[in-house]
Formats: sequence, C-alpha cells, structure tokens
Amino acid sequence: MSNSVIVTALGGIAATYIFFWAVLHLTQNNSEPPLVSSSIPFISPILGMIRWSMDFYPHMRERHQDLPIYTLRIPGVRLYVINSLDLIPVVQRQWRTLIFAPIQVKAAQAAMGAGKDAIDILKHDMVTEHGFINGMVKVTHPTMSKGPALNALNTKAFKIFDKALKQFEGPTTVNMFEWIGKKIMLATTDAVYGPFNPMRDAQNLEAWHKYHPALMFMMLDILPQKIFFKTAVEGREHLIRSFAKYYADGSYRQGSAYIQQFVGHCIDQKIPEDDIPKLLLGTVFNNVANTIPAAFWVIYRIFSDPVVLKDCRNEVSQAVYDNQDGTSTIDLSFILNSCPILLSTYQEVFRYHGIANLVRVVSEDYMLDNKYLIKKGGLIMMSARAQHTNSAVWGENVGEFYHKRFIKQQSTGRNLNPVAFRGFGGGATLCPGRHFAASEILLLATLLLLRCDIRPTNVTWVLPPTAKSSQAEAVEQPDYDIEIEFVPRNEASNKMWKIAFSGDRDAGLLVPK
Ligand code: HEM
Repeated sequence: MSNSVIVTALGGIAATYIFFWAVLHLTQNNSEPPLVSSSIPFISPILGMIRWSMDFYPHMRERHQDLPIYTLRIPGVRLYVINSLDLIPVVQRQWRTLIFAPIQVKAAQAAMGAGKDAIDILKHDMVTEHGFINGMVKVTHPTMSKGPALNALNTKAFKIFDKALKQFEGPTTVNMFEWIGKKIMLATTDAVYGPFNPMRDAQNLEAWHKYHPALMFMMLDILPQKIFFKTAVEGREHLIRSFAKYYADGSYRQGSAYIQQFVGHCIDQKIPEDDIPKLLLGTVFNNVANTIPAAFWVIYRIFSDPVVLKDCRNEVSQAVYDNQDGTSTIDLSFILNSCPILLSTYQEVFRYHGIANLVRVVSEDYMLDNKYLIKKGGLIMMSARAQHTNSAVWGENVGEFYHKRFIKQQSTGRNLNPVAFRGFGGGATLCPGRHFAASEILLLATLLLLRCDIRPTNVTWVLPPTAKSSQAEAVEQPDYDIEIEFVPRNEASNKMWKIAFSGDRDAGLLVPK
C-alpha cells in the first residue's frame, strides 16, 4: 500500500472521529448527568457492555463511585444510569414522567407480535388506571397477591408437585434445571390457565423452548425477525395458534381468577380478537421466566450447603402437623411467615442472582432531583446488580452468598435498606407476581426438604457459571445443567400430604420500596 493511501485512510479515520466527537459533545447539555465512556464516541459503551455483560453496570459503579448518575451515549439513545441508591426513590416517584409502560408496549409489539390496533390501545394512556397497562395491573393484582384466589393457585401447584414427588419410589437421577423447569412450568400454567392449559401440550413446550431464548433479541427490534429469528417466530406462531383456540373455546373461563380478569380486561379495552392470544402468550413469560431460575437457585443454595439445609429443614418441619386420618398437612402460611432462615435464604437468592435491568422511558424533558436534566426520549437505567453488589450497602461480605443476611437481628447492626433490594423492582411497578412466585418456589423447596435428600451425581456440588444468562430475565440462569439424584427420605415415605393456609402470608419478607 502506498504512503499516500495510508495517509488518506488515517486522515479519514481522524476526520470521522473528530466529527462524531463534536456531535457527541455539541449535543450533550451541561446540565445533563456527566457523560462517561466516550473515548470512542457512541461505541465505547457498547464495547463495555459486550466485554462486561451483566457486570457492566456494577463495573461502571465502581469506576464512577463519585457520580450519583451518569450519561452513556449509544447510537440513537441517551442512557441515564443511576448509581446512587438515593436517586432510585426520586426516579420512582416520577412514574408518570419516567415511565415503564413503553417497555411493556415494546414487548407486546416486538416480542409477542401484537398488531397495530392493539398497540394503539396499549399506548393510548400509559399513566392512569383507565389505560390498558395500569388498568391490567389493577384488575389482576388482587388475584395474585393474597386471599382465596392466590390460595387456589398454590393449591393447584401443590397437587402437581405432590404428584411429581410421589413418583420417586427410590433414588432417581435427573437434570436439575430441566426437572425444576418442567415442574414449575406445569404447576404454574396449570394453576393459571386451568384444565385446558395450552402449556400441557408437548408441542407447545417445544415451541416455547424455540421462542423463549430469542426474546431479548426480538425485543431490541433491530433485525428482521422472519430472517434472523425464523425458528423463534415459528415457535411463537405455534403458541399463538394454541392460545387462540384456548380463547375462542372460552377455556379461560375455567382458568384462574387471574386469567379470567386478564382476558376480561382485554375484552373491555377492545383489544382485537386476534391479538388477545398474543397478549396471553406474554403471561407465560411473566409467569415462569423468572420463577424457574429463581426456584433452581433457591433449591441449589439450600441443598448444596449442609448448614443451610439443616437450618431450613428444621424450620419447615415445624410447619407440618399430622392428622387423625394419617395424612400430614403443610401450613403454607407458616412457611411464609415463620421460617426466617428459609425466607432469608430465598431473598439472598434474589440479591445474589438478581440481574433485573429496570428501565424507564423519559416522556418529557425533566429536572431530576432539581439537579440533572433528563431529556425526552432518553432511558433511565436502574441496575439491580449494581445495587446488589455494593459493599457500602451490604457490607464487606457482599460477594458471598450469606443465607442469613436478611434476618434483621443478625444483619450487621443496621437494618437493611429496602431500596437496595431490587429483585422485584420497586415503586409503582413493583412486581405484582412476587407473592405468587414466593409461595410457589417456597412450596416446592419445602416439599423437597421434607421428602427428599438431593445429591449431585458428581459427588460435590459445583456452582454453575452464569455468563450466558439472558438479560431479558431478572434472575441469572446457569450456563449448564447439573445432574442430581433425588433420594426419598425414609421418615417421609408412604405419607399422604395436604396443604393448608392458616392466615397472612409473606410477613417475613422484606417489603421492597
Ligand atoms: C421470581 C419471579 C419474578 C421476578 C424475579 C420478577 C421480577 C420483576 C421485576 C424486577 C419487575 C419490575 C420491572 C420494572 O419495574 O422495571 C416486575 C414487574 C412485573 N412482574 Fe414480575 N417477577 C417475577 C414473577 C412474576 C410473576 C409470577 C408474575 C405474574 C403472575 C409477574 C408479573 C409482573 C408484572 C405484570 C410486572 C409489571 C408491573 C407493572 O407494570 O406495574 N412477575 N417483575
């Protein structure tokens, strides 16, 4: 290559760099949060995200500890990243201006394939209860947070778990993530969708496994789906056909109170008939996507540590009473109220393995905390992992899984700050499904504690890595499965089990803010 070509090429690169550097700095207002990661304009943050993956925001928090909030610029997007715990409630209070609903609308359109008319209805009012999204939370929330409707969901799930455990007549080897995934999928969807649950069908499960892994990339909505995600789109279409039949047959009327309210709200809001099955498909994601990996980690953490196992088994055994007819009853309310170590272990799972990226869309220019100009169209990012890995909040043992961390009296003299715990989000969009998820996961864990021992076939428990986790989910997923052996406990064999609810629930869990 001649010198002149090299000089021209270098000149071109330098001119391009200067051009983008100027664009970046001229379009950045001094009142906006400080701009970081700008050495290669618009590209450096992307390189950082690729390099650090789900540890990107914790890494940035360490690097920019002095900044309560900073700006990242990537092509077409201003990302305002919250570092400081104190700014989280400030963002959450502005839920009418810094909105979550557009993310849900995007999911409906790009991931579920909802049509234009349905999307217009979803977009019409994204802040009041008269709108589709907030109205949906309002009508479905009571059916999954407490009372007879949630008890009914748990009772159905119990029957599925009970039946599965009865099949262990002797030591049984399974792949742990796969086994838990199948049981949670069946228990949850049977409880939610009722006797005509579409997710009982093996072909639909296969379609789900084609569709689910591509969800995050489909959500980004950059690449043509029919070319780049052909298999996932086929899986989606298959599932939509099945949910269309479920809807057209009126099978949802025999489903849970939750799914009846869900469909009723779609009808009231005049969602086109063809789109209701697409939105129903979205409920499968809500119902199982995080519950499955969370159940995996809860069970892994309990059974892989003899101390945790002993503590938790001792607690749950007190939730059981024997009946005169020879059956044994598990009081789920006792589990959810009076088993502090089990509940602490459960919450530590979400602190340690939680990766929720809580995103808000800025609907108009806004002065956050009267200090930082946040521009319309920008995104606010509150990373759960950035908060959950902060030693200033959680103490020097932040990097350890400490199963008693959430027991108040044993925490380091300080009460835990509920804002620092982002496992289920917080504020106006705090996860309405958290009670359902908690009761189902803890029910499965309790049944296993009472009825089985679990041994890894590999002799020792080895914590699987999680680097390949999909960040569309709020909980890490193991990169590979673990083979385990369920060994029925003698003291529990031949027992018949029942479930009961003696009172309030979740009293022992930290209430996220
Ligand atoms: C372990 C299980 C679960 C985890 C870790 C989890 C996590 C979360 C998080 C982090 C958010 C907040 C999103 C944000 O503010 O940006 C959220 C919201 C939500 N979750 Fe969950 N979730 C779980 C289970 C469920 C279940 C079982 C359901 C449904 C039955 C559900 C339905 C929802 C809905 C509808 C929202 C949006 C609420 C709104 O728009 O106000 N989740 N979840």
